[in-house]
Parts: sequence; structure tokens; C-alpha cells
Amino acid sequence: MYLSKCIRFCLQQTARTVSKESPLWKRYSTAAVQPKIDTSFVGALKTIVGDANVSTADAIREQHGHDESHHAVAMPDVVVFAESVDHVSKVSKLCNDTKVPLIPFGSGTGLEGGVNALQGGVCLDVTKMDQIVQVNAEDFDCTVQPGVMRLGLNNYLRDTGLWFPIDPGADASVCGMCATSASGTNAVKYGTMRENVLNLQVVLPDGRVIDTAGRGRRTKKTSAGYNLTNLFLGSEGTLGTITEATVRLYGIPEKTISAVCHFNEVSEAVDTVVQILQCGIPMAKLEFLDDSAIDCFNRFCKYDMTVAHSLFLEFHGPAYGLEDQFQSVKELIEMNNGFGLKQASDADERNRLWKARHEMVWACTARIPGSKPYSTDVCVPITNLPEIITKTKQMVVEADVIGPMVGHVGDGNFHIFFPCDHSDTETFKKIKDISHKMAVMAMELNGTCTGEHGIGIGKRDLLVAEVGEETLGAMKQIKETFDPNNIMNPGKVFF
Ligand SMILES: Cc1cc2c(cc1C)N(C[C@H](O)[C@H](O)[C@H](O)COP(=O)(O)OP(=O)(O)OC[C@H]1O[C@@H](n3cnc4c(N)ncnc43)[C@H](O)[C@@H]1O)c1[nH]c(=O)[nH]c(=O)c1N2
Ligand SMILES: CCCCC(=O)C(=O)O
Ligand SMILES: [Mn+2]
Repeated sequence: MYLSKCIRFCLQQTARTVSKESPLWKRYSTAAVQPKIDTSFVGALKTIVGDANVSTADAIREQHGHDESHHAVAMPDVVVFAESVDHVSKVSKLCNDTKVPLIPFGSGTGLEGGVNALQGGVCLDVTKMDQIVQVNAEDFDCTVQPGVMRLGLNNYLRDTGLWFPIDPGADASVCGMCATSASGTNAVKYGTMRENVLNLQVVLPDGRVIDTAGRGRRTKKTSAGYNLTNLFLGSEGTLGTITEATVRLYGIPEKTISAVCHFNEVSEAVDTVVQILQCGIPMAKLEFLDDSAIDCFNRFCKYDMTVAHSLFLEFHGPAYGLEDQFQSVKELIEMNNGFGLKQASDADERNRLWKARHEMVWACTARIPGSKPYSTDVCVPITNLPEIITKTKQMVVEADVIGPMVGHVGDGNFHIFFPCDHSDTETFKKIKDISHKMAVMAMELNGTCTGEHGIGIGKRDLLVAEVGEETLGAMKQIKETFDPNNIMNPGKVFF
């Protein structure tokens, strides 16, 4: 009853653009920021980080005013490249004292408009802080600065026999992945960022530097006080700037088996997934692509993969026993009328088998030249997957829009990738409508409107429907405590 009240509220709100004058803004935003960016402010920034690390050039501001999503570019007034924690601290304090918005920038691969400078201000680019501070190979952890990218980290780690498995597809910064609580294809086995971060160093808006678990702490377990680490995971730059992350590492699996198979019915594929999980088979990846996704891929890469609903699977482990796991899954696939099962262990073969999954975003946007991805990102308890996937697919077919479905179904999480061209207003309206209905359906099925991309700009209305007014109020209190002047990435997560 309560949920449906919230959903009605949220349906009313998304129908219009929320401006600073609206009651919603006043209700859910802290003090609005008054940017005071003039030559003396820019001069003060230059004094802190050096002339070469401050840019007001249009091209640089444009580059920092958007991510990979469809959201309209919103440029910051100035871009600052920090080279040290001291830089971050002093720039934060200056912005706080002068009430200028401050937007941390990782690598701009986000999908919810997280770095778009809705109210102008300073974009704080931390990519120059790119040191791997420490690797504790025998403890399976390492500490990185915010400019360290996940692929760079894994290249560096290769000789140690370890890897950092969280894989959002894009080569994102590890601290940006903390900020959005990212996950991706490996979460079935290794969890999301929430399960893999041991400690964070954060610069608060007033310039204070804190370590969420205490300086140097890197234990797998702790019961010491509030879990500030988890508070900052998924905070999307709205509470502070993450300047160091200590993350968990894993042994590179001795053997990997990849597999792909097809189904005529969505329900057969999803039932197979649920049964694999119920049997406790420790899958590394369990992904679903529908027929429309495979069709996009074939067109984009000139492949001739079977155009059918497909499961992409991966097994990681010691060579001993992995083949048995594969055989058990094979039986389940056959029981559910799956066909065309292919498997590979060799790295090149495996990459070829999985190519459709990895090319998906670009294969999809290629269908409409100049389009950008509009991603939906719902996640539900695994037993509710068949219902929401089937209903979503029906909506996409009925609306007659291009909307391939790709799911991290092993986690109950899936996306429709809509190639989005804002000038086609009719299609855009249909996309928004389906996206909204998917989120509402997910919430009705005890799920969430975002499993991994975050709230950003696009899902602010949905947050209140998801968590309820009281919980949203508690979140706002936390925001006000850390950031009383609302300088940190204003207009994100909350209005
Ligand atoms: C092709 C493709 C495919 C995928 C994805 C993207 C793309 C382009 N993503 C989304 C994306 O990769 C993910 O959101 C990253 O975690 C963003 O990291 P960036 O470093 O790019 O942060 P980016 O610079 O885009 O910033 C994202 C948000 O975090 C904040 N932020 C960044 N660095 C910060 C810091 N140091 N301190 C505080 N705040 C900071 C920003 O202010 C912003 O709000 C994804 N994701 C996923 O989870 N699963 C997936 O499957 C995919 N798949
Ligand atoms: C529309 C982009 C969604 C990217 C993503 O999350 C994935 O490929 O899993
Ligand atoms: Mn994803």
C-alpha cells in the first residue's frame, strides 16, 4: 500500500522537469549553491594546483561535462587537475568557503550523468593521481589512488598471479567504481564493489581527510563502529572525494571455461539460470542476451550468431572439478530445451564466444547513428526475474522500439539498451515510459531501480519511491552533515 503511494508520487513527478523553484527542489535539496567563479577564484585555484592544472578552455570543459550516457552535456565553469591529496583538500575547502559546486571526475564512463555539472562550478579531475600505492599480495589486497584504472591495475597485478575481478565492461577508475558502487559481469562469483572495498580515504567538502576504516586498516572483517566505507560506496561524489581505495584481490583462476547456448523462449533461459543458482554451482558469469541483442551484434560485427535468446556463461576455478560443473549446467540447459551449446577454454576462443556480450553497448548505439545509450538497470530477487523479464520484453515489442535486453541475470539485474536520439521526441517518450514502468515493476517485485549504474540525474524521482520518504529524509540528513553547503555534486542523487 505504502509502496504504491510512493510510486504514484513518483509517476506524477517524472512527468515534468524539476526546476530549482519547484517544491521538490526545496524539499529535497540542501541550501542551493551560488557559484562565485570569477578571475580571483580561478587565480586562487591556480595558486593551489599550479597554472597548468586549471583550465577554462571550452573543449576541456565540454569533455568534463558529460559521461557516456544520453544526458545533455552540462559544462563546469572550470576544470582542475589535482596531483595530490593536499590539492584535493585545499580545492575542496576553497569551494566550500565560497559555496562553489565541486564535481569529482573519475574517467567519465558513468551511465547516469553523474559528472554533468548541473549548476556549473569546479570539475575536480583526479586522473593524475594514478599511483598503485601498495600491493599486499599475500593478504590479497591493494591500495590505489583515484586515477588508477581497472585494466591498468590488472596489467600491473598480472605477475603476482592476482587480479581485481570487478568488471563493469568499461575501463573505469577504481575510485569511480567505488563512487557508483559498480559491478558488472563477475558479480555472481566475486560480488560488487560493496563486498570488495576494505577502506577508503575521502576528502570531505571542508578539506578534512578521513580514512573510513581508520588509516592503514585493511582487514576482511571489522565490527568497529559505523560502516563509513559502505556509506561512501555509491555516494556518487555527493559526500566527498575518494582519494584512495583499498580493495580485495583474488587469485587468477587456474582454468576458465566459457560457454554460450540458445533458447526459443525467454522463460526457458531464465529458468535455467534460476536452477543453476539453486543447485549451488559457483558460476563466475551468468549473462542473458535476448534475440534482439544478438541481432544488433550480428549487424555490427558482421557475425552470424544464432538469433535467439542466449545465455553466456563462464566458470572459474581449479582445473579439477570445473568440467563437472560444466556438465551439470549442460544437463540443466538441455532440460530447459536449450540448444547450440558451445564451450571454449582457450583464451582467444573464449573471447570470440563472448564477443557479442562485450560489444553490446556499441552494437546497440550503432543501430541509430549519433545515438547515445539510455540504459535501464533494474534488479530483482532472482525468483522474480522470469516475470519482469517477460513483461519488459512484451513492452518493448509492443512499443516497436529498438531495445535489446542484456542481463547480469545471475544477479537478478538486467538492462534494456535503448539507442537514444533526443531529436526523435516520439521514440524518446516511449523509451522513458518503458524505463519508468520497468523501475516501478522492479520495486513492486521487491527490487531496485538501479542495480549498478546509480541514481545520478535520471533516477532521482525513483529514489523516493524506492526507499520511502522517511529513509530519504535520513539520507538527506547524512548529506547535510557531511556537506552542509551542498557543494558536492549538487543535483545528483537528490534534487
Ligand atoms: C560500455 C559501458 C559498459 C558499462 C558501463 C559503462 C560503459 C561506458 N558501466 C558504467 C561505468 O563504467 C561505471 O559507472 C563506473 O563505475 C564509473 O567510473 P568512472 O571512473 O568512469 O566515474 P565517472 O567519472 O563517470 O563518475 C561517476 C560518478 O562518480 C563520481 N566520482 C568519480 N570519481 C570519484 C572520486 N574519486 N571520488 C568521489 N566521486 C567520484 C562522479 O562525480 C560521478 O558522480 C557499468 N557499470 C556497472 O556497474 N556495470 C556494468 O556492467 C557497466 N557497463
Ligand atoms: C547501456 C549501457 C549498459 C552497460 C552495462 O551495464 C552492461 O553492459 O552491462
Ligand atoms: Mn551492466
